[in-house]
Amino acid sequence: MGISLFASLSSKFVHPQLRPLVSKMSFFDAILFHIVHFVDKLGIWHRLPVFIGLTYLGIRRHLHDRYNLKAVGELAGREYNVKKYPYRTADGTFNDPDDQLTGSEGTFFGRNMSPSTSHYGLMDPHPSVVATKLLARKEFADTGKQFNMLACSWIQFMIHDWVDHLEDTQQVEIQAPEEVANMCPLKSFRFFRSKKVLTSSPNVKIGYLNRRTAWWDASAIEGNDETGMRKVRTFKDGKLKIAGNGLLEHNKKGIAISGDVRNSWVGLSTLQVLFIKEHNSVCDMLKECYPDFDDERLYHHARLVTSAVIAKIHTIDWTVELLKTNTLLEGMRINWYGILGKRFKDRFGPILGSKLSGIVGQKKPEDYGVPYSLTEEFVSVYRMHSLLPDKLILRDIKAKTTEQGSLLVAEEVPMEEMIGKEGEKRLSRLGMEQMVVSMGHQACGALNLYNYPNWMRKLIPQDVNGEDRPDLVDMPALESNFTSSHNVMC
Ligand code: HEM
Repeated sequence: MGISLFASLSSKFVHPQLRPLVSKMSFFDAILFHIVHFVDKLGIWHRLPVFIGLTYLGIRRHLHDRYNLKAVGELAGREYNVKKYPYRTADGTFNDPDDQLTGSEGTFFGRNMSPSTSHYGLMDPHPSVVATKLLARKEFADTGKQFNMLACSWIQFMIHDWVDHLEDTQQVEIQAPEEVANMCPLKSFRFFRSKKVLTSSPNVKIGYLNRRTAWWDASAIEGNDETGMRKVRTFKDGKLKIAGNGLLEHNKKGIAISGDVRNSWVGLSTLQVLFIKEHNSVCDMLKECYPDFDDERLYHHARLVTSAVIAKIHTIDWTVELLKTNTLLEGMRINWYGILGKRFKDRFGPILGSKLSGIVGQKKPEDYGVPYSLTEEFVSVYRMHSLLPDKLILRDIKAKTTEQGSLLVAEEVPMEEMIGKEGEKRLSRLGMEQMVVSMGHQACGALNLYNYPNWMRKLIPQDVNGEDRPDLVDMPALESNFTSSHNVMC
């Protein structure tokens, strides 16, 4: 009686697409699910007292680990002698002791939910209508003092480390319907959809492949495979290439040389330079302490250190600023250091499992029976192009600061002039210092509706080598199509 009453109340409370998942939960987990769902409907978790907020996040994590990790395809790799691979390989293989292919270049994106079974068709609503009526920027909304352009560039720097869907070789076309055609900068556009690959998984028949390594391995500066890695290394003292002017080197076509240069702009290039310099200074430090280390050993150790620094910045600095609540601050620190905190971890190491001593440094991955991958839902959420402004405000770094502690504006440059090869040329005129200072002064865009940059509605996309493609794309329409064609539940 009690259970059937619970089931009937639940069916009214829970969205139809979530019901099959809830029906598979144990009774106890179903109760936990309803508690978090109730809090979600009230939209208050971030305002709860820290301890209660952390309990809420802990329950979510528990449910997520049990029900929201879905393997796509099989890896068919093998166990191996971990002692032979004490470093990060070029293509992300040999990182998971149970299977050398996990998370490597060219493996499947996983999923957090089964593909959506929504009855709406791919073009319903039409992507150009969504782009025009819901996404396109009406008036630039910024994030005030919370998040600046360095933070915006940072997340693109991370995306270039983690994910890029392998594309099909055939283009598809989207044509704007009449109702919005005269409000679309491109009436129609052609683009390469992600390549569909049959999987062996019973519940996710079609999957997509990641052409970047899914690991946090600094591949945005180090490359995603052997060819990429060879392109960026100097093969001397473990170091990566950097130009005489302290910026990225360029090939004969003017395309930057770095781990991943696709769809780049000066903000991203600046961070690549910063972390190449970090890698190289770790090499110097190591060489001083271990003069017998050769180029190979210096390179591998520096890559490990640099990857760890990047992961730490993202976990306990960037993410905390993005969500800016005390609960998140504590939550992310627990992720890194564990419930027992930094002092305990610094003193004893990660000896008591991930919850007490933090995720980092554990001997075996805790993957809850699902090999590590990044997921389709993760990519959809991180398509944060609304962070990008319409123009970059360059500061005069030679001038004195104003009374408000700010620097005078030297120039406002439209973002279109800051991307691709043109952006690279401009960066070489500006230099690193002016870019970093300017980005630190400027708020980035807010992640709101009606805030997708209009200059991205006629964008020149690039191929994997950073070469401009001939066909312009309407990015918000493309993204709306991406989410529905990948059956991501919204
Ligand atoms: C000037 C800066 C940027 C340019 C020119 C740019 C351009 C692009 C283009 C052309 C795509 C491919 C679209 C597709 O075929 O699906 C893309 C994908 C993506 N971008 Fe950006 N982007 C920029 C900044 C950012 C920023 C700041 C973020 C923030 C997180 C971001 C996140 C992503 C993600 C997650 C994808 C999907 C990758 C995938 O398919 O796996 N981008 N971007």
